[in-house]
Amino acid sequence: MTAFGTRLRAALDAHGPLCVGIDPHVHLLDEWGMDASAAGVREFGLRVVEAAAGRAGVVKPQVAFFERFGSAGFAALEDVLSAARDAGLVVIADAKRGDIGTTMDGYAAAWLTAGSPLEADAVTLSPYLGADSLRATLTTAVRHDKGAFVLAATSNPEAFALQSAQVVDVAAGDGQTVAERVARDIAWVNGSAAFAGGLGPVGLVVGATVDRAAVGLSDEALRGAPILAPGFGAQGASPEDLPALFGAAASHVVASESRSILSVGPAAIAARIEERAELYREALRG
Ligand SMILES: O=C(O)c1cc(=O)[nH]c(=O)n1[C@@H]1O[C@H](COP(=O)(O)O)[C@@H](O)[C@H]1O
Repeated sequence: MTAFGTRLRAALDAHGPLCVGIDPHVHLLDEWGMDASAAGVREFGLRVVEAAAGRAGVVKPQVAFFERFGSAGFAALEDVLSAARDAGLVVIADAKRGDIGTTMDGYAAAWLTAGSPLEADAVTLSPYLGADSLRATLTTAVRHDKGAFVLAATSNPEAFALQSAQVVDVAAGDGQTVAERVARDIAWVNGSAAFAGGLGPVGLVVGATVDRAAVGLSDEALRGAPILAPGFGAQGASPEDLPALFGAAASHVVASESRSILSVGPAAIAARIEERAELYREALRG
């Protein structure tokens, strides 16, 4: 398999930044005429995959909406993940896992290992047990040509106080924000010579609603890392904002939208994906 960063770059080059979020909220299942059940989320997910294939490069199933139906929900998610991968989409499982290092091995085996029932191309990870607790998972990702997106500055407003807080690093003798520290702590992975000049396998989550300067995430802090940017669409940011929001990093942003696409319903979703995908491509062309 080719490295995750190479696969992601190819998907972004072919289709532009749009990532279609697969978030089967109960109200959406209802609007789509589907049951609030494992069968419903399976059908919903497969319809979104079908609409996204060939129109967007990346999809992001939100694990929570499948998990709520227990083992049957996970079986539905397995089908959606494998259909998306078979359709050639880059699949980011939005599971936001984070634990002590030894427990993380289980999550790496689940999400980032070929042949696992829940195999994805990448998974979202939380660094709040210390970015070093993710070290072995990130190493596994690289070894398996998989990727990860680590939460740095999330799109929800209530995250700001924590993620913009100053960390006092006695050894380094300077202050930096929590978000900046997360970016610095994962930079070793993408800094490897194997990824020089391309996109590394480990990205950061930086919301499109975030004031990057206030959380200390300069263009330099984002260099080489793919950026997963939720916050477009329903949370307020627009495709045309992309270049201004992300500056030099804009070309490696994966711009995620869920409700703003899914809310149009099954008959109109393919056209909606095409329309949103084109807006992002236009924004990058300038
Ligand atoms: O990791 C994520 O995808 C994520 C990070 C973040 O900072 N904010 C955020 O909204 N998300 C996810 O992105 C999706 C946003 O959905 P919409 O607001 O409907 O586009 C949800 O699945 C969230 O869990």
